[in-house]
Amino acid sequence: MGRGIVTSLARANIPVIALEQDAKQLEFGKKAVTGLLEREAEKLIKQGLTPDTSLASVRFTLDFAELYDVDFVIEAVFENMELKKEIFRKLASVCKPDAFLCTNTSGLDIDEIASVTNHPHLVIGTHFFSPANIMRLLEVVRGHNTSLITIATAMNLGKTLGKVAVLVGNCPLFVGNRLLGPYLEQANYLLEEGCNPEDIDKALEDFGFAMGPFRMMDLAGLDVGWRSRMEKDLTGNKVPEGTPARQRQGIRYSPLADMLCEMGRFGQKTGKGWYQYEKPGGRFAHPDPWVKDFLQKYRDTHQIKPRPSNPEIILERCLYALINEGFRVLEDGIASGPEDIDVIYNNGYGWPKHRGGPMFYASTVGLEKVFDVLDRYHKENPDVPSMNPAFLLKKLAAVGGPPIKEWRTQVGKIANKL
Ligand SMILES: CCCCCCCCCCCCCC(=O)CC(=O)SCCNC(=O)CCNC(=O)[C@H](O)C(C)(C)COP(=O)(O)OP(=O)(O)OC[C@H]1O[C@@H](n2cnc3c(N)ncnc32)[C@H](O)[C@@H]1OP(=O)(O)O
Ligand SMILES: NC(=O)C1=CN([C@@H]2O[C@H](COP(=O)(O)OP(=O)(O)OC[C@H]3O[C@@H](n4cnc5c(N)ncnc54)[C@H](O)[C@@H]3O)[C@@H](O)[C@H]2O)C=CC1
Repeated sequence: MGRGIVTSLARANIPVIALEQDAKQLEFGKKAVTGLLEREAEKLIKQGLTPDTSLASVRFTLDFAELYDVDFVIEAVFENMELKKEIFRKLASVCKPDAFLCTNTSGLDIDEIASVTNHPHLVIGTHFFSPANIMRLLEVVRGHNTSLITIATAMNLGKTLGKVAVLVGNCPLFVGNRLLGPYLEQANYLLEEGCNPEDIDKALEDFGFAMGPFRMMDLAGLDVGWRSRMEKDLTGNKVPEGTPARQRQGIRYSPLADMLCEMGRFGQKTGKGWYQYEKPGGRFAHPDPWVKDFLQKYRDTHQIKPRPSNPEIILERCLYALINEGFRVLEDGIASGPEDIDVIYNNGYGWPKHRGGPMFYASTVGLEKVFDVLDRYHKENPDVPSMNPAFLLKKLAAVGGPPIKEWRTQVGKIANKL
């Protein structure tokens, strides 16, 4: 993410100091940023334009002391709370007292990160999307103490970078990734029940997604989700001994993605993930016979009887899971309205724009249908609480599924934490 963020800043002619943890990573990052900027320059030249960005606006360093005078920091280290806190402690001591301190976490608590600084009003989440130099979304996450000036500055940064900034509240995984959780959960259960990654990706790509869930996670890096699950003690050495492989605290859980990570399969970056790639860093996903075999062995080990599936079932399970969480986000007042969720999905996750975003799409399917499918699935699978229809969905379905523009009044009555 760091390289994409640096490239976006350089493209907007904002001077950047890019900091890494060691010389090897710094060189690696420098090469990547140089490559991306050169590529962009070539594209502009082909269009008859003169590129005005240059690598000269980027300084590469290993030394935190060089950050003493910056106005704005965007931290993008590994998804690990202790590490983020260590970095923010350092930033708070090195940077000038009025520097804005932003974190690109995928879903860690902004308030906890801010708590280690003595100016939490200047701390905010700036959540970019992978590839960060390409995807237009910037989720701006306000913490409990974040000041209005800090929010306005982060929103303005989004605009300066040519991105679409959406303000959201601070909850685990924020908005985009919070909806992604149940979507990926269903995609993983479908694998357990007999599908291959390419079956599920094809169904969602035929629906219009730029990438199905497995190609997307291979692009983002499977290790990001793995670290995020470790932070929640869903995997790793904090899982209590004797916990069944496919359960966490009585709730169904799929350890498949964790198992791939334990084998070093992180996706595109390692050349292997849910697919295989021509080389580490390769982009062309090829179905991997190893994955097919791995999944079959897993089903045999856990004596999972394959369930029949087809594109319609795949779409309903994955999309309605995502939409249901969207209604929960609205109940919690974490997004200011269903349109914001749609903007997030259209600009951050390659959602098919012609379908108008997940919440608008739900209104076109009919909320009664979405409710019925979820309700039936949840009654058959009570160990999957994410599929329990949200209160707000139930309420709107019960009044005949009004058009999306009328939901806000219902939402407004519930909560708005922004
Ligand atoms: C139960 C609890 C569970 C807890 C955990 C649950 C959740 C965990 C969350 C984990 C994930 C966290 C990640 C995160 O925080 C949020 C994310 O970022 S998710 C990823 C979001 N991104 C997407 O969904 C991308 C979808 N794909 C697309 O939009 C397009 O396919 C893409 C733009 C990538 C490519 O476009 P396409 O038209 O297909 O191809 P082009 O060849 O035209 O390329 C356009 C442009 O993009 C560049 N590009 C293409 N592929 C890549 C790549 N692999 N890496 C980098 N860049 C790529 C390409 O070079 C082009 O750039 P130009 O400069 O325009 O030439
Ligand atoms: N991969 C994705 O799609 C997205 C990731 N994020 C978030 O961005 C952050 C980074 O994720 P990725 O870029 O995927 O991870 P990554 O593993 O590719 O990069 C992390 C970088 O942090 C550097 N680093 C680690 N410790 C450091 C330290 N002490 N000082 C300086 N640099 C240090 C590493 O050398 C590495 O280059 C995480 O918080 C992740 O959740 C957010 C949006 C999307």
